[in-house]
Amino acid sequence: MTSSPLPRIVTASDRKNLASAVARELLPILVQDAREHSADRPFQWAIAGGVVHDVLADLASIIADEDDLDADWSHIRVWWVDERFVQATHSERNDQQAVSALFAQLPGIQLRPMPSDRGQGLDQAAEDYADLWRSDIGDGVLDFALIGMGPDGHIASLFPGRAHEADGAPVLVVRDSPKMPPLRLSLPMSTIASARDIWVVAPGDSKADALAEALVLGAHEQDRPIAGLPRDRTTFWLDTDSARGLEVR
Ligand SMILES: O=C(O)[C@H](O)[C@@H](O)[C@H](O)[C@H](O)COP(=O)(O)O
Repeated sequence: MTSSPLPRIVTASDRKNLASAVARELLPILVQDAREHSADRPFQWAIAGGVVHDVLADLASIIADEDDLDADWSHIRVWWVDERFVQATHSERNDQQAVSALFAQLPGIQLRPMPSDRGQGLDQAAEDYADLWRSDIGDGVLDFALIGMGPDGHIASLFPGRAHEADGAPVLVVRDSPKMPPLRLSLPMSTIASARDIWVVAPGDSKADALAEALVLGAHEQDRPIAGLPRDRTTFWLDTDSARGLEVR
């Protein structure tokens, strides 16, 4: 089986240089979007965990070195594509890591973290985030998704052979994630895939096979969830190791 032309692919030598290349390209985009949007019509940005935190930390250091960016961060709203359902103070929480890496230094930025475990149960947590989503985005789409990919090709908490949709609901409940911890919330594939612009940051040799299967051999989304993203709106940020199965250098 072959598949359609490759999406935009950018490579760097290694994970560190990759994260900094992503941050350097992203900052002017965020600043521009902060200027063009308003607090009532914010730029809707969704993030994952993992290597995305490296990008956020690099953004933080570039921003700290700038004299005056003239950006009103309250015009940007941040969603999470997935989250680990553990207590708020747990070191595995994606939101806390992202706040420490960057968001604590962007005054006014609108954060929409997924609920933590406060004893309310996973189903209730999903309902609560779904309500927030309906009131803040409704039928709209994300402007931008900045995500990673696991070695099995998963994105967010959408794993091979598992559900990628929530029967039309805005939030998917994941109870037995193959990646720890087992309880998670995730945006569905249709929501992530409909973002106006999607960047996947996926360095490392362990990811090369899934990328080649999805992008070159035409694997199905059920086997390699990354294959569910639209090629014309997705940029793949890879390093030399993860890009080894693709015809790019
Ligand atoms: O587990 C999470 O919190 C994620 O959001 C998940 O989807 C992550 O993005 C990938 O597993 C890639 O993780 P790395 O970037 O650490 O390889």
